[in-house]
Amino acid sequence: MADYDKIQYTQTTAKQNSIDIVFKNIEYSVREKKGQKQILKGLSGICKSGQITAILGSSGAGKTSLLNILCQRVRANQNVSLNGEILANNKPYSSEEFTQFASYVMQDDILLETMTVKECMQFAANLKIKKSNIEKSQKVEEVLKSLKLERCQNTLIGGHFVKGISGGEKKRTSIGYELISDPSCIFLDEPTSGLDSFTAYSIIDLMRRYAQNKNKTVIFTIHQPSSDIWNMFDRIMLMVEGRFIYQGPGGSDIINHFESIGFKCPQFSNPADYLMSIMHQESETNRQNNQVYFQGYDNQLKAGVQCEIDQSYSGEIPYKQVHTSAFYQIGQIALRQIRILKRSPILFKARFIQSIILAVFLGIIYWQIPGPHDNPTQRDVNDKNGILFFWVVSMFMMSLKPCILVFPAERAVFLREENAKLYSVTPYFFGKFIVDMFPSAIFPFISCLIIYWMVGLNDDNAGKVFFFILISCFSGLTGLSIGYLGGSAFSSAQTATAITPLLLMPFMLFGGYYKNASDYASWISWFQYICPFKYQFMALVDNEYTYSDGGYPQDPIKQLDLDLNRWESFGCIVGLFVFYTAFAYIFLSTLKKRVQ
Ligand SMILES: Nc1ncnc2c1ncn2[C@@H]1O[C@H](COP(=O)(O)OP(=O)(O)OP(=O)(O)O)[C@@H](O)[C@H]1O
Repeated sequence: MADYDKIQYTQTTAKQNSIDIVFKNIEYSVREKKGQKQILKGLSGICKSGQITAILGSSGAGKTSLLNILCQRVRANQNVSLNGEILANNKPYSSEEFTQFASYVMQDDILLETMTVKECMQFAANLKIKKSNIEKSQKVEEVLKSLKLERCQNTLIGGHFVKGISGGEKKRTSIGYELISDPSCIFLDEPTSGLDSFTAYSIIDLMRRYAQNKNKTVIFTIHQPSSDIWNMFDRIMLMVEGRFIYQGPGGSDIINHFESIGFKCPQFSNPADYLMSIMHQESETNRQNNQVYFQGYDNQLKAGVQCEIDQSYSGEIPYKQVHTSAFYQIGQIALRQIRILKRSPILFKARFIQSIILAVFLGIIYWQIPGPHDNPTQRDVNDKNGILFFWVVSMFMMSLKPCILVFPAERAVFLREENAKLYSVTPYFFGKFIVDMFPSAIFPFISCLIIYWMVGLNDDNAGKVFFFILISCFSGLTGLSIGYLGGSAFSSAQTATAITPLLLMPFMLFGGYYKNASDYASWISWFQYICPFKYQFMALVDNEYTYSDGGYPQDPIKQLDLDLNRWESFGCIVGLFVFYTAFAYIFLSTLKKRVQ
């Protein structure tokens, strides 16, 4: 079953599994500052099973908008107005139902850069196919073979931080990821963008064979197809300014239609190039001709399209419901996250080296600060306060930073996979968060072992050392929670990356080191209670300055105006960690809605 050419289907079986996508009078507009902007203006059409339908048009004509609407990715709200009917085999479908018979390949290849091609496919197979492990692996092999990805199956996807496969291979991996579940319908947004002509041809050829030999419905938008690709289209939809100017078969039909309204394609020209040249809206002449195109469509083609819509297939939709358990999903996500951690230089190797360098560096700077038995001066106390505060901030930042760098890219993958119903938010959050907790706690632990005796911190008993490590680990964990929170609170990944580190400033100001806790103005003093540094610092100060045989003559705890003992502070630290983690979860749950 590796090559789609070899698959023979009887007409009856083919009909039973087929899906015709029909849309009627689609009106789509968005509210802008200057008023309502109408993007799609009463579109009706049909995409038939066993065919590939290409949607072409001038830039900004509304091709992607139409595709998104057909994929149930657009919702009407106060800023978006969407009217019309979208039907699969003459039945309306929800976004949940869409994922049970169709797949969507986005224009950008949203894949995890630290996974190999095969691992990506295997992950999709594990969560999308309800079969034995052997059958899932066979399906993966089959898709790899059909997409000619065998040679690079064990290569990392790659990206900003890791070298990986080529653009064409990435695109084929994205397609394979969706083909794994053998969807009855596949939608692709500009699958050939940025690819060389041969790769572009091979992708459309693959889609053509998938449609014809398996009786699937393939719909995609495309820019500037070569003549070889153009000749493969079964059905073409041409759009200008949110309206169709052509809908029907390719080949001579489309040439004849345009010739009949006065636009003859020159001999030996690629029809796609010619049509693009008369459609693009940069030229005044083209804009003046729009009315001719629209009338030509309304007078000559609209009735025929309506007839096709009326005759569309209305059999049962071949739904594929794959509901894996939440525990299985957590397991799969956790396993994937472990791989990501191991392979990502930013998340593991760099952090390990950073933890050691930071601890050694601070250890040298604050080398052996005199303790209570060495007649410490006020300067020594100040130095010790400084390192304790700097320490909690560093542990927090060491955890927050990689999260901010990596999470924006990962959240795009999350949005895509959650949209495709591979898993739901809760398993994703817990599967990933639990694994991420390990480095956030382990690296502070390693740093503590180095710095503790270099600085000469309180080693009155083992409990003191243990407590210092505990607080350092929680500082790292809180950094992780706030990294997740920032990554999911903002609808734009760029904003999340830019704004989250800015939280550091108020946290530092209210951390109890730069200003006494009781000196804040009453209108803002509440902020200190949600500031993790305050409790972490307080816990370390109490831990450091209390000795079994007395303590510092200066009584630094009183000087710093800190009023909780170390275990009370620890309770608040745990409370704040849970608080920020819960918020991160809530924001992640609503991210999809907000991004849309
Ligand atoms: N959510 C939105 N808010 C405001 N304008 C939008 C929104 N979605 C789409 N548009 C506008 O609608 C028009 C159609 O956009 P769309 O992305 O569908 O076009 P397209 O045909 O796919 O263009 P291209 O080929 O350049 O990708 C564009 O002018 C775009 O700016």
